[in-house]
Amino acid sequence: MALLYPCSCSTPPSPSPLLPFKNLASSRLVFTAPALRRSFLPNRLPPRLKAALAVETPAASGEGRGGDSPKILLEVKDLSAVIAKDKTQILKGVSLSICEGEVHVVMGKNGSGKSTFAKVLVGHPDYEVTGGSIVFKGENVLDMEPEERSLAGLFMSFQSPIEIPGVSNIDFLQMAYNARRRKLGQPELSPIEFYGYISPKLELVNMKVDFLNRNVNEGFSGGEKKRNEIFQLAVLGADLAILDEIDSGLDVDALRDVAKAVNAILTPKNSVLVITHYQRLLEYIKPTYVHIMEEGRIKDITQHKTAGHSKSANDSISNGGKTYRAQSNSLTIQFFYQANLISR
Ligand SMILES: Nc1ncnc2c1ncn2[C@@H]1O[C@H](COP(=O)(O)OP(=O)(O)OP(=O)(O)O)[C@@H](O)[C@H]1O
Repeated sequence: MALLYPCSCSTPPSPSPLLPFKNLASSRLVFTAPALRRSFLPNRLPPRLKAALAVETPAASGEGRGGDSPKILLEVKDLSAVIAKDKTQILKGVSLSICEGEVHVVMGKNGSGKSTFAKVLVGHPDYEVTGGSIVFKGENVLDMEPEERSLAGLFMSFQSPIEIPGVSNIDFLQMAYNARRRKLGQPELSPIEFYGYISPKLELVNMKVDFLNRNVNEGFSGGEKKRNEIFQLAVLGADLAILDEIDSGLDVDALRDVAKAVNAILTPKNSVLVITHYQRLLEYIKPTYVHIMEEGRIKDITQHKTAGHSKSANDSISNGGKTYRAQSNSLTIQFFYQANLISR
């Protein structure tokens, strides 16, 4: 039996204006095999992670970045999806709710369906949805083309960002940013105005100015590509940023820079869905929820205590004959539970 707690946000979603743009569909992305070397979540968490998880986050203390009653941003119910070309089923009923101001982390073994889930959310053409629903800011995402999803405020950074030969970073971003402004009925920024807008954002990810004139991701190191993804996010903005293994292949400094930039981008109104194998990222980006994906389903969900909702710090968690009593921080205890789940 899986424990599934409802999202803490219950305010009905409201339609909001079209927002950022990242052209996902037109690029017909090709995805390379995931990185080979992965570390799984061990049964026993290291003390540093325990300490990190034990720290009360704003959500845990009832002071979420979105306030006490954050609005629901994304609601996925019983989502099933197959690979378009051979109809192999990958997602087998995924349910997940994300509210404004929350940081959700999805972990799980290689091949469990994490990236597929992320790609289905943004409408990747390799997959067909065969059941369930995805509602983003009150709108049925399944009715939208990938570009429309992007304009609606969904952003995805890819495990293996694509190279775009012949197109400089700054031109690419200016095009994307101005497309968004056109959609919003706002005047486009001139090259000089745009340069003024993005320059400070370079500092966020510790990138040098010459990155702007290099072709998108061409010849970038793995770490530079990941920084560039976050830079795009910072420039284009998003209501929900889906970061697929943004931490893989990063050295300690790059990981810290990327995590710092993600934290800087977070506001009470936007959210992040992080897919990761690495505990070390959670030392920098504090999750509101940690989910475990297993065989195309989210098996369980950890949850902080939030004001007026959810399990209190002293509630017990019971499953399969195991009961854990949360004495100080429910997330920590439930995270242990998840770690056990993963090892089975
Ligand atoms: N386009 C595709 N064509 C063929 N198989 C696919 C495709 N997309 C996903 N799969 C298969 O679906 C399963 C789930 O893949 P997915 O990339 O979603 O897993 P994951 O949990 O993200 O794994 P990892 O942690 O290794 O990145 C894998 O067995 C994978 O080979």
